[in-house]
Formats: sequence, C-alpha cells, structure tokens
Amino acid sequence: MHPDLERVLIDTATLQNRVQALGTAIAQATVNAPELVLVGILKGSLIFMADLMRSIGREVCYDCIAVSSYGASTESSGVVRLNKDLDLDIAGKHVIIVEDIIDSGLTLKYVHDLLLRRNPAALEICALLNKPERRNVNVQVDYRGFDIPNEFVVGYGLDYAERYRNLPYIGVLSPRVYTH
Ligand SMILES: O=P(O)(O)OC[C@H]1O[C@H](OP(=O)(O)OP(=O)(O)O)[C@H](O)[C@@H]1O
Ligand code: HPA
Ligand SMILES: [Mg+2]
Repeated sequence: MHPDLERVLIDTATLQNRVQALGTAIAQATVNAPELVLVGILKGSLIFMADLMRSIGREVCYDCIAVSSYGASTESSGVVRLNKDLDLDIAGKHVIIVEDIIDSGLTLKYVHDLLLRRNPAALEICALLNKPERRNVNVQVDYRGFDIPNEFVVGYGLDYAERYRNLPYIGVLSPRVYTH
C-alpha cells in the first residue's frame, strides 16, 4: 500500500469484477441502440473508461470532455471549468457519460446539462464511485459501481493535486497529506 494512504478501500480484483458487471449491464441495456457513445470526463475517468469500454461486448465509440473544479484541494471550488469539449457530434446517439466519482454532483450536472442541449437520443450516466453523503446537486445515476463513505479517495484515475492517479486500487488518503 502507498504510504500516504490510510487504507485500501477497493482492491484491484474487486474493481475489475465490478467494472465487468457494469459493462455487461450496459451491453444488455443498449441492445436496441444502433449507435452507442461513451463520454469520459477527464482526467479522473480515464482508467475506468479504458477498462469499461473493453468490458462492453458490443460496438461502441468513445470521446472525452475535460472539466475540472477541484485543483489541489479536497473540496470543490464550486466552479466547473471546461478544458476540452467533445469532438464527436452526439445528436441522435445513445450517450453514456462515464465519471469516476460523484461527490457534490456539480461536475456531472454541468456535463449532463451541456450534452442534453445537443439532442442525443438518450443520455445516461455511469459512475464508478458515489459519495451519497456529500451530494449538493441531484443527478440520476443509471449505472453505479460502489457507494463509498465521506472520505477523500485516490487511485484508479482519481487524484489529489495530480498525484496517485496510477495506483491500481482505490485508497483513502491520509488526512495528514492535505491538512497542514
Ligand atoms: O461531484 P463533484 O463534487 O463535482 O466531484 C467529482 C469530480 O471531481 C473530480 O474531478 P476534478 O475536478 O478533480 O478534475 P480531474 O478529473 O481532472 O481530477 C472527479 O474526477 C469528478 O470529475
Ligand atoms: O474523493 C475524491 N477523490 C479525488 N477526487 C475527487 N473529486 C471529488 N471527490 C474526490
Ligand atoms: Mg481531481
């Protein structure tokens, strides 16, 4: 375990099993959708998205949108900044937004509202982690990996100040790392 962590919350094997199950659920739910597009919210969702798309046993396209609101903090700034928009036209397509974590819900609400205006045939949400205790904004999650407690987590794409994204598991960051 990385020395900056308090504990491992979700180990690699548990992550892999859950991601596989999410991929199977998405494949089953979209059998009648001719064009499926995954939209990953960078940077956090990169690793989850890469694993998820390979667990969906059907043709799928993907694109990415980059937004940020945390920076080097464990609290949302409250302002979601769009760093990169989509390249694909999603009008008439079945779109699933792929997010690593829903905390306050601000990021997902921002992206969902933005993409809804582009007239997709369907717009759903797949989130690996959900922190129900922290929710400020209501968002409906269609495919959900794990509900987690109100602690700051890193790994499997998630960062604190851009660190720890490459850990192959999800861990709780020791508060001593971010409280001075
Ligand atoms: O529900 P919320 O309170 O909005 O928090 C969730 C969002 O915050 C993080 O992104 P961040 O702003 O850290 O950007 P990053 O993905 O580049 O790390 C995370 O990856 C989610 O996208
Ligand atoms: O717990 C978290 N960890 C990393 N990034 C985050 N963005 C929102 N919540 C978190
Ligand atoms: Mg971040």
